[in-house]
Amino acid sequence: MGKQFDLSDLEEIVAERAKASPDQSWTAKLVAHGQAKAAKKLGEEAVETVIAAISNDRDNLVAESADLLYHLMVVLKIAGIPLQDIMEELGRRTAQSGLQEKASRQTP
Ligand SMILES: N=c1c2ncn([C@@H]3O[C@H](COP(=O)(O)OP(=O)(O)OP(=O)(O)O)[C@@H](O)[C@H]3O)c2ncn1[C@@H]1O[C@H](COP(=O)(O)O)[C@@H](O)[C@H]1O
Repeated sequence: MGKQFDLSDLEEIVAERAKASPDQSWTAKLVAHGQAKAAKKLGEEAVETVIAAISNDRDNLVAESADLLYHLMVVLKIAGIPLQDIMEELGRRTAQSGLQEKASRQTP
């Protein structure tokens, strides 16, 4: 069986397509418009994902989550942040629970 598609594959595709002509690639078009436009699109996809989640619409939640992750990869590409940096940050966070982390930020 072939390797399952994962986020690092998507990162590679985004990096490759960012170099294409904006007439032929949505990725290149977003990159050409700049971070404000790409981040706005990410925000729209986030809202659509929230709506799908609270509507109990599984198929739409899968589709909107895919749109969200794709647009996040474009925003990270424009910012020059490798996916590896996000994975390292998530890895560091496995050392404690989210509730412990939240408690450590509470003011006395
Ligand atoms: N995963 C995606 C992906 N998900 C969503 N989108 C595009 O994101 C765009 C915005 O989604 P919307 O639902 O907001 O669509 P819209 O209403 O037409 O957007 P607006 O014109 O109103 O801004 C659509 O054109 C989608 O096709 C994606 N575009 C590209 N990819 C990946 O990137 C690869 C390269 O794509 P190109 O860069 O277009 O060659 C593709 O083969 C995919 O692997």
